[in-house]
Amino acid sequence: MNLAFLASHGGSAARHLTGACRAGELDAVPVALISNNSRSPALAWARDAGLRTAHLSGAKYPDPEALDAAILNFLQDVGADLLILSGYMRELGPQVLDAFAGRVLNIHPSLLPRHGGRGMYGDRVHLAVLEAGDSASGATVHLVTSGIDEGPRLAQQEVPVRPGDTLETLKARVQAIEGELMLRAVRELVAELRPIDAPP
Ligand SMILES: Nc1nc2c(c(=O)[nH]1)N[C@@H](CN(C=O)c1ccc(C(=O)N[C@@H](CCC(=O)O)C(=O)O)cc1)CN2
Ligand SMILES: NCC(=O)N[C@@H]1O[C@H](COP(=O)([O-])[O-])[C@@H](O)[C@H]1O
Repeated sequence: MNLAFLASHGGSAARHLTGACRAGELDAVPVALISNNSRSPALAWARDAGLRTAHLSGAKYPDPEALDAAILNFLQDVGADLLILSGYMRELGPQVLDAFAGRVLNIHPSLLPRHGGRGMYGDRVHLAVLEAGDSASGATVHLVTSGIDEGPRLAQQEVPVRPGDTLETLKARVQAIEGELMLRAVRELVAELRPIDAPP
């Protein structure tokens, strides 16, 4: 089962899953990482980790259909089976979603359906939680569909929001659980998909 990652910044979930694969804790192979941000630390990390990499962005492909096709072509070229959105801040298009239906996972730093949707990403999510006065937050792993953050939820974990929490303290508490939450969801999906893929 070949894993391909899409990341816009650090790619923390991609790093966690790659470490798990190489430690024999996840029966999958990390093969590639795509970023829309040529200066993303995730892209530099992936190159050093020996993954195939590609910088595919709206700057290179102003036509969303062409960008969608370029992402799909690269994913098919590297033999991807499962896509992991690891802090990917752009909308995935219909060509990729159709070709990888049921095989694209995203992690979002809130208890979806709260604080999700267009405009809700990164620090904005944690600020919305604090502004709403929520007593709990957390992270959610969901299958990716055309609607932003609307896909079926596969895993979710809660963390407390403590009195005096700041953006940084809440973000750190949520990010501390994201890697293992994504690992758990990927492990379950790989096991589910495995029988179908078993060689004849
Ligand atoms: N088709 C889908 N594509 C993506 C989904 C999805 O559920 N379906 N999830 C997002 C990840 N995400 C939340 O988890 C998310 C990412 C980005 C945005 C957003 O509003 N982005 C801004 C641009 C921000 C930037 O470029 O820095 C925008 O599109 O205007 C909301 C939610 C990944 N793709
Ligand atoms: N809506 C998507 C979203 O907000 N994703 C969030 O962006 C951060 C990326 O961190 P990273 O760049 O260090 O991996 C992560 O906390 C992830 O949950």
